[in-house]
Amino acid sequence: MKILADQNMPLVEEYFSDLGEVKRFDGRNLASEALRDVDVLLTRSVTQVNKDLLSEANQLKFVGTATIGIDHIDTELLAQNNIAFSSAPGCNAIAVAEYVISALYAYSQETNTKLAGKTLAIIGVGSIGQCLRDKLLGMGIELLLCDPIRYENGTLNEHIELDTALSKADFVTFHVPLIKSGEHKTHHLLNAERINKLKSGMLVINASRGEVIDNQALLTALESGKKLELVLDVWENEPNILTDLLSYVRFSSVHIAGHTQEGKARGTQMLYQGVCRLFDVAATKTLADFLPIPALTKCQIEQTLTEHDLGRIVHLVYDIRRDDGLLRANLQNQGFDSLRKNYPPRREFSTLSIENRSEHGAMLAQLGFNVIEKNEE
Ligand SMILES: NC(=O)C1=CN([C@@H]2O[C@H](COP(=O)(O)OP(=O)(O)OC[C@H]3O[C@@H](n4cnc5c(N)ncnc54)[C@H](O)[C@@H]3O)[C@@H](O)[C@H]2O)C=CC1
Ligand SMILES: O=C(O)C(=O)[C@H](O)COP(=O)(O)O
Repeated sequence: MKILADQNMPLVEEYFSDLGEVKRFDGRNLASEALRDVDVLLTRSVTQVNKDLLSEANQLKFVGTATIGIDHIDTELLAQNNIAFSSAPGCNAIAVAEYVISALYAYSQETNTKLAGKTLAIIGVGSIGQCLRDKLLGMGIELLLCDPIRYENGTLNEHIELDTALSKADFVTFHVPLIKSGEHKTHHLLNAERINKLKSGMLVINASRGEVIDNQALLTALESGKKLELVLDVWENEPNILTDLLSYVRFSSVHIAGHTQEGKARGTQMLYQGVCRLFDVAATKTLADFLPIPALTKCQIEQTLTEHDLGRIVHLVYDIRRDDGLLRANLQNQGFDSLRKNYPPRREFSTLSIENRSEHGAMLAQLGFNVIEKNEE
């Protein structure tokens, strides 16, 4: 079996080399000829899988993307050609939720803003939005959930309409898929009109797709004096982003909100399971076989924590300011894609075991840390 995999997908050889011959490709530069005689194509988000790319594919049986978003894949075309398709739903939901939490605490520290008592609107309550909501329950932040689709199909029992959410919230975070047309279109969901109506100083986070916010309209509003706090992981027209926006952004990053080692590895593993299912082979390899031991594994809490202390614990595992600094120092020399390719290791909160003697055990566990209660000893 011939397997063609994106060069930025980790652990492909470890998972797939027993199944066939693995070759790598540069995700933004895959030529249609490279698909001749290929059985399995494994992509990340930067490869457009469309009619042109598949024009030379003579024996393709499986296409997989190790991502949550599938806006780069023509799934109808795959179905018409009887090519099996898998994405990796939820693979990096924890990573994105933790990116947002790291951003909230860093913002709180830099602006001396207390998070408790503030209102956060979560736009799109799927794997990521739900994970974020679950982690933040109990933090004293009021959460407004906006997801008309889940509300209408009865899988979410609360929903607030977008414009009402934007008018009520202090912070807003977007977790919608990129939908280019139709009733629930998300392309430029935050458009010029909505940007102009946002409260002055509102914190706006986008870790979904760049096109969900009209970047040019955002820049125009900021240049005309609109005051906003911005956290942008995703940008329109990546990798050629609107760099003039950077000076107005508090925390910026190169589309890495989902790039924990666990998140990326889960994506590869989910495709491995999909290929094994299609070819009727037992899937014997698991994530635990491959994830390295994290650099930091344990901390100890003795007494009542302040919000500031909680932020410090979050930032022990992941501080968004590292990624903001990397982008600002290196974007011009290295470029967006090279920064993504060389992204330094990042782990999830669950890799930190907390020996806890405080009353905050439940909250720390809710955030995702591995809490070991020591009160009883
Ligand atoms: N920055 C990054 O590294 C990453 C970005 N993403 C992006 O985040 C998106 C969301 O991921 P998941 O939560 O896993 O997807 P999901 O499909 O589980 O959830 C998306 C939710 O958005 C809702 N939605 C759709 N249109 C909406 C609208 N107009 N208004 C409000 N809600 C709407 C859907 O009903 C659904 O519940 C992905 O499609 C992907 O584009 C995903 C992973 C990593
Ligand atoms: O899962 C998604 O959707 C994402 O956006 C990824 O986390 C980032 O995608 P890559 O560009 O690394 O494939």
